[in-house]
Amino acid sequence: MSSRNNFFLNRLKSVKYAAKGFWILITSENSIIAQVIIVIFMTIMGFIMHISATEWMFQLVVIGLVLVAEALNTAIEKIADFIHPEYHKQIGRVKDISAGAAFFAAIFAIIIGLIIYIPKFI
Ligand SMILES: Nc1ncnc2c1ncn2[C@@H]1O[C@H](COP(=O)(O)OP(=O)(O)OP(=O)(O)O)[C@@H](O)[C@H]1O
Repeated sequence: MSSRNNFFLNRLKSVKYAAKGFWILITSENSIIAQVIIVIFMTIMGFIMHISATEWMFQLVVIGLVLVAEALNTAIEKIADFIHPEYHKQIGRVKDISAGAAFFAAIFAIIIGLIIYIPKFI
């Protein structure tokens, strides 16, 4: 098989593994499931409040940001639990920092949400 065929086969395999990870996240990780419920609610709100195309773009970008941050936080928690299942101050710090990254994304998502929706209610 040519190296070009190998390249495309490997890319296809990577997509398959990524889709598997996506499925694991949305079916078994409670933090992601909670975020997905919020995403569905915000999407319904977007339609009800007739937000503009630009507002949709900002809303979608922050939704993506929050989900990606939460997914990476989950992965870091899993690594931490795997390499050191027992209590350790440093593991706690790593997990706190990782959760802090997701919190960062959530803060900006809330700010964007307020900017979009507050004018629609006043
Ligand atoms: N092995 C550990 N050693 C020290 N502190 C820990 C350890 N595991 C968890 N912690 C502390 O508990 C907090 C919560 O950790 P946990 O792994 O339960 O994450 P979580 O945010 O509750 O995630 P999830 O609900 O997705 O499991 C961490 O941020 C950390 O402060």
